[in-house]
Amino acid sequence: MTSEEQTASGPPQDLEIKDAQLIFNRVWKGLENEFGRENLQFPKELILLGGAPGSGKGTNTDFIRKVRGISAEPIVISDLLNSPEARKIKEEGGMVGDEEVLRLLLLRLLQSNIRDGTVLDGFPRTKVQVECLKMFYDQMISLRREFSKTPMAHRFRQPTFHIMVLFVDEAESIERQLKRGRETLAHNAEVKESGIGELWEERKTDFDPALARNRYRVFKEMTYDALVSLKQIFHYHFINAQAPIEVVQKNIIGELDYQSSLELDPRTYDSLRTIPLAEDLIKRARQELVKRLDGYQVENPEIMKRVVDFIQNKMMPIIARYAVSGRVSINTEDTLFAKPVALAILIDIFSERGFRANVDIHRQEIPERFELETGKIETREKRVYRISVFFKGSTIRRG
Ligand SMILES: Nc1ncnc2c1ncn2[C@@H]1O[C@H](COP(=O)(O)OP(=O)(O)O)[C@@H](O)[C@H]1O
Repeated sequence: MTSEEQTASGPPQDLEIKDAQLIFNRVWKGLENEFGRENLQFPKELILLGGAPGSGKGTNTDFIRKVRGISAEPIVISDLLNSPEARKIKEEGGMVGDEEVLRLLLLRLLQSNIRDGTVLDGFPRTKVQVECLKMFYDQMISLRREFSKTPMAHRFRQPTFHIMVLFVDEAESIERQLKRGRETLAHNAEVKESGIGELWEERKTDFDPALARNRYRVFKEMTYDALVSLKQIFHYHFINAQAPIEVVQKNIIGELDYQSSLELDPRTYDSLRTIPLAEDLIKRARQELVKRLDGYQVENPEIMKRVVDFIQNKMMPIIARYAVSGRVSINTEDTLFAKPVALAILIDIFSERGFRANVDIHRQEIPERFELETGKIETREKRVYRISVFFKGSTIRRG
């Protein structure tokens, strides 16, 4: 059974994801053991070219490399599977499944002449491969983070993955496969006659309309949705490839140009990346907040209860009354807040409930006694806590 048939027979999706995890982890561990983690240097940019058979992946590969300034040779997955290793697997009666494809691909990607980037033709083709691709990207990010403060940082640049899907419909796909078959026959006849040039591979599916249709359907059923699912994660380009070559190439340039207008130059990115992302900070702040509140409950349950009561009874009625404005200030002299932890609890509780609170402490000297002999005035300090609470006010308008 090939990996394609495995997926077509339809194991439930979460099983496929689990499968992918096992497969990926085995392959990745294998690479770590063989080469050492610090040597797992992969290409910075990968353009993963997908599309129905005959959609023009082979035809446009060189054009895409030129547009993107990629000098490295493209990687055609089906060629990898004809490597001596893959042949051996087939000869031994084994199958070239997702695991073998992934292993061969990652080994190839480790070659030092493609560090800047390359085009990949024909990966991912199954849901399992799609999941493996995501894990591969995550691993590249982890390596980058892990080595960022070491002398090896330059080895692990920010990876950029582009998914480019060339789209043609069934009729066009079949017609082009058969056209390729005719071109291949003509080319090979010429090579044989002249003895000059290399023979092209003659694929059975390129000569038989029924087989060509079947190839298209396998693509549509197994690969297409898997590719589309990557839309949210990587740079994604959907190219209408059902047009003359010049038009298709114009579509490709348009897509890549648009994308680069959204991408930072790598040098700019590198100079900014030490500044944390707001979303990461928010997540961390929320975790800290939860930890603190749980801590108060355990260590200061009495004070916690008194603060909750204070908010509930003294503050909430006022806040509710002024809710439209989104801002309320309340003064209190309650001695509960003489303890700094009570103020911290108050602020954290409001944050947890979606408000933002801050407290100003005003100290006033209140005269208590006047010494006649010295003329000195004795005072006592009065503390007024001014609690301001902010929240999203009403956006409902009348009229
Ligand atoms: N835009 C196009 N218009 C017409 N024919 C095309 C176009 N793109 C590719 N072809 C032809 O279709 C056939 C298959 O293209 P190929 O690049 O080998 O497809 P793929 O690699 O996606 O299977 C080839 O004969 C190629 O010349």
